[in-house]
Amino acid sequence: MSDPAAHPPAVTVENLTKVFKGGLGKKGFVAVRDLSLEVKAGEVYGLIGPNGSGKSTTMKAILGLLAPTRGKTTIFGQSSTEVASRREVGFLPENPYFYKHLNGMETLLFYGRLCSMGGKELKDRAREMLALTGLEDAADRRVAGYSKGMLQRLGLAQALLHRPRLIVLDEPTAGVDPAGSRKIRDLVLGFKKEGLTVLVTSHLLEQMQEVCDRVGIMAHGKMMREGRVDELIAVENHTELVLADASPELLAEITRLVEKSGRAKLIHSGHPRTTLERLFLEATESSVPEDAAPKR
Ligand SMILES: Nc1ncnc2c1ncn2[C@@H]1O[C@H](COP(=O)(O)OP(=O)(O)OP(=O)(O)O)[C@@H](O)[C@H]1O
Repeated sequence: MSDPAAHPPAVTVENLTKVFKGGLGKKGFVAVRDLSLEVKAGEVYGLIGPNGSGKSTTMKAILGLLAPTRGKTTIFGQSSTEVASRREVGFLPENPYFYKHLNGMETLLFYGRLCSMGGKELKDRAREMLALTGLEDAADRRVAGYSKGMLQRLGLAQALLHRPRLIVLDEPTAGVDPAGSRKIRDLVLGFKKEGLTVLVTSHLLEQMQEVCDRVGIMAHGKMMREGRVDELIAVENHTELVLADASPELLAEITRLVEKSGRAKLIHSGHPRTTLERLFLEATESSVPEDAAPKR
């Protein structure tokens, strides 16, 4: 039998409760209430929920940035209270802050030194991360001129610099346009292929559906639902049949067979819809600025 201690989960949260103290004479506020969850090594886990539901508080407890009132959290089997547990983690906060006067490369070198990296190894790794996040051409540009999407990608490059096994992303696509969000989504899918574990929060549910293996849905500090995305969203008693070039006669025949079965019901028939996101991307990706049109 394999030893579970040899392959601990990437993250465990056991009966976590966080009460923020109220002012003098005021009652405390329970931000997270008896929450438990587990993120297996190699999976992408999404924490979703309305504003104020306790997602960031949970993440901060996992990262050891906040002391639980009750319960405990671990990273790869080590308590989050141990400094060593943080060596395994890369973190992208919701609004990463960078020194505006540094360029992209200098920013990564700065953060690398904070993680005790240095020399050629750090330079090579920084270059590799800039290439991975599509910022190679912007490496010498001051961060002050970066777009929101570029800043988030620089944040991702910084989070990955020290080769962590777990990446924690708080709203990685907040304020980023659909094309930029898609780049970030593709990067997250790439991390998964590389065997990294990802814990992510986002309000963009469609994107979460595309990248997450499992999600936990929080409300008022509690876990309301949790499970594999494909299982949570499957409508158990429905079957989808998508046909190309079906003639009206064939459709009539199928409808007749369904009616004849006496049990099955046809719920919907018509053209499948694309998503607004896909439509937006198709419409904008092919457009070129007017001043870039070839001169006649
Ligand atoms: N330091 C604090 N002191 C007092 N209350 C706090 C503190 N930090 C968070 N809270 C409260 O705890 C609750 C949960 O906050 P949290 O930031 O974890 O929610 P969230 O789900 O991440 O929300 P959002 O989606 O807006 O980021 C909120 O009601 C918030 O006001």
